[in-house]
Amino acid sequence: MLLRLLLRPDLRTFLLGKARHSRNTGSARIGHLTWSDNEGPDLIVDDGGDMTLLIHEGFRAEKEYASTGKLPDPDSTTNAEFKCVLQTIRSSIQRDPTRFQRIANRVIGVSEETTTGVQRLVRMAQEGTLLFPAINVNDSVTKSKFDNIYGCRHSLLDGIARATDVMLAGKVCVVCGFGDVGKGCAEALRGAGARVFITEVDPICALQACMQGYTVTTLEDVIDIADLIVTATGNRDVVMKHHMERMAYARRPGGEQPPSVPIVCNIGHFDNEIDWSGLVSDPNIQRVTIKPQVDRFVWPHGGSVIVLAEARLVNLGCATGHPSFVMSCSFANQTMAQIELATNRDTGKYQNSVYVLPKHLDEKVARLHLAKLGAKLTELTPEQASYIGVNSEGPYKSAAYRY
Ligand SMILES: NC(=O)c1ccc[n+]([C@@H]2O[C@H](COP(=O)([O-])OP(=O)(O)OC[C@H]3O[C@@H](n4cnc5c(N)ncnc54)[C@H](O)[C@@H]3O)[C@@H](O)[C@H]2O)c1
Repeated sequence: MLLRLLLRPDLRTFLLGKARHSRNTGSARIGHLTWSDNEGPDLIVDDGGDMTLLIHEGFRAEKEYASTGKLPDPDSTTNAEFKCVLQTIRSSIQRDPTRFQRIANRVIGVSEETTTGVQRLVRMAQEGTLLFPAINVNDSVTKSKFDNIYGCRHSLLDGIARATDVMLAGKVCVVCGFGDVGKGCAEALRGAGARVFITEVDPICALQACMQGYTVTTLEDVIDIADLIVTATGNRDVVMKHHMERMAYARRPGGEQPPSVPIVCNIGHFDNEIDWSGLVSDPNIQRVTIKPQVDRFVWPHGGSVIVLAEARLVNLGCATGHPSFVMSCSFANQTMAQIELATNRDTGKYQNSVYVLPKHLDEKVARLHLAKLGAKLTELTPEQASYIGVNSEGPYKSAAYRY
């Protein structure tokens, strides 16, 4: 259905997938942002908010250029990705100083796939800088409680196995972040027989982890015995070079722990959860590429760590992402969001703000996927529906229900 929408001649839809291996997301994809007439899309299907960010930064930079003549300076940032974004915008302004403004004005709206992208959108809406309506697909129940949890529960182990084939049973595995993604990862690792530790900043998620039987502690407290660390926070600077050096030192030949090579990987959105740049820029640490997406960093003391997928998403870099069934739930939400935006382009229903899909559509996504699993739904009698105060056709829960 998404494909049918994408092929509608009266609508131009820009579709952004997760960047698997590219470290140059912005620049690698900007060429595809405009059509042959040099004009942009009507709709954006985004994942992580990269395209939305590029358009907003381009819009802002063009306005600044018009009033001050100042071009964006890629050297003003140390962030490799943002450098690319600024370079792309700089070149674009030199060729065509109103291109991003025309693109922004044309866009009807964006539907955003993931937690990190939604955080960016919400920030822009709060600051009043969001240039078009946005539908937060991530927070449909049939997205975040399925793709983030069950998708990662499946594809984390797939990525680790394809990259290393390491035996996880008995190993000390640390999951940083016990949100939806972390919950799926922790369950998968426990299912494989690992001893699972959790780090969290949020007391509710930390308590949930305790009640699930995990040990909740700090990275500092567990690092010396860790065999594997998975970051699932969507935050920056979670596993730093000094952490990895301690892991490597503890597991060095002749050290206090059994000698082995600990593994570090990220299943959040950006590579800055792990201090990849700190590792690759340190002349005292030798990088040995075992195979693409699998690098071993060796310290002078002989200890080492393996970092997967260059600190990018391990399930995409080292495997093929989630299975199609769970992605079908996510993309059904994306499709409905795109239809909502397209059919309301002139109704004024959506302002420059961030929306979630209504619950009946969320329930529809689930309903559409039940048959594939051979499930049979029980139907409410009118008396039962009235007794619990819902419509027998749904929605069955209030907006506040947490599933
Ligand atoms: N790889 C994939 O296939 C995939 C799929 C879905 C989401 N994601 C990404 O995974 C990340 C997490 O998504 P989510 O839906 O679980 O988000 P979430 O907000 O539900 O969970 C993140 C958790 O990390 C915790 N946290 C934040 N900073 C921390 C820190 N310094 N140390 C320990 N814990 C910390 C938060 O309290 C929160 O509970 C996001 O970047 C999201 O975009 C990846």
